Amino acid sequence: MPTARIAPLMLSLDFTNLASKARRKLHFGADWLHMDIMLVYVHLVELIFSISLNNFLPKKKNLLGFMLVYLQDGRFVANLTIGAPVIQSLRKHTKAYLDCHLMVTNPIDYVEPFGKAGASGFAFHVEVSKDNWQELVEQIMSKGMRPGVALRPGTPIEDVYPLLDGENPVEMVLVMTVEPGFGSCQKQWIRCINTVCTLRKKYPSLDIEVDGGLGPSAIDVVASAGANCIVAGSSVLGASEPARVISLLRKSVEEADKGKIFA
Ligand SMILES: O=C(CO)[C@H](O)[C@H](O)COP(=O)(O)O
Repeated sequence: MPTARIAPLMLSLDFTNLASKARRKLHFGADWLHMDIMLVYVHLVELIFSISLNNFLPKKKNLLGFMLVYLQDGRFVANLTIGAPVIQSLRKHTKAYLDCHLMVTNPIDYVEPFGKAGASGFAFHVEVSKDNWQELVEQIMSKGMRPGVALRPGTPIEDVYPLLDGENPVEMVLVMTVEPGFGSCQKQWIRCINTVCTLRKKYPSLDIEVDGGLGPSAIDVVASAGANCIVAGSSVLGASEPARVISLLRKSVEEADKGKIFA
């Protein structure tokens, strides 16, 4: 099995101090930093208000600068998002692997900005890329990023096979145990574990990442099924000893690999 990669979630961290939070996660033993990219809608009224406010302020005294507040309409997700500018500024502070998961309907639009910003991995959703995944993978690779494909809990595993068996295969499959944008709702847990297990048997050297509800109590099942990349949200963010949790997650993946139990 490929190397264990523990990837704490960066979404819920304090955005005003992301670089130092990232450094802390790496200090605690994180291998990757998992960046969730979600589509948001700007409320038009908010946009107009912000522009007007900016115009009203006298030019020389405009020390407040321009602050645009993004709101979401709940049509896609109900959480905060990270965009290319955040990746770019984080990249200035760290050489760490920035593991980007694009929960958007048009991932191709994000390839160039994310490549320029310094993203390391670019995982797009198979559900929205059935018609153009080949072009997408080529573009991701041409921008120096590692292509990955993500699937929602209910998506049939067969949907990702073409992306793994083709000429330019993706290098990682991200199995979501929760619906993108939401947490702690593992209605299809068993199905997801079976997906990981089937993938590991078929692709022994593939990076298989699992995202959603992973902490000390759930890791053994996922690791035994064959996952080697672990996204850890609340289990690390809420831990009093994050380093201990990260080390425990890694140990479970490494032990499972020694036992090679893909149950
Ligand atoms: O945003 C997400 C899914 O879209 C998170 O990656 C997911 O909820 C993980 O969090 P946790 O480990 O706390 O379940």
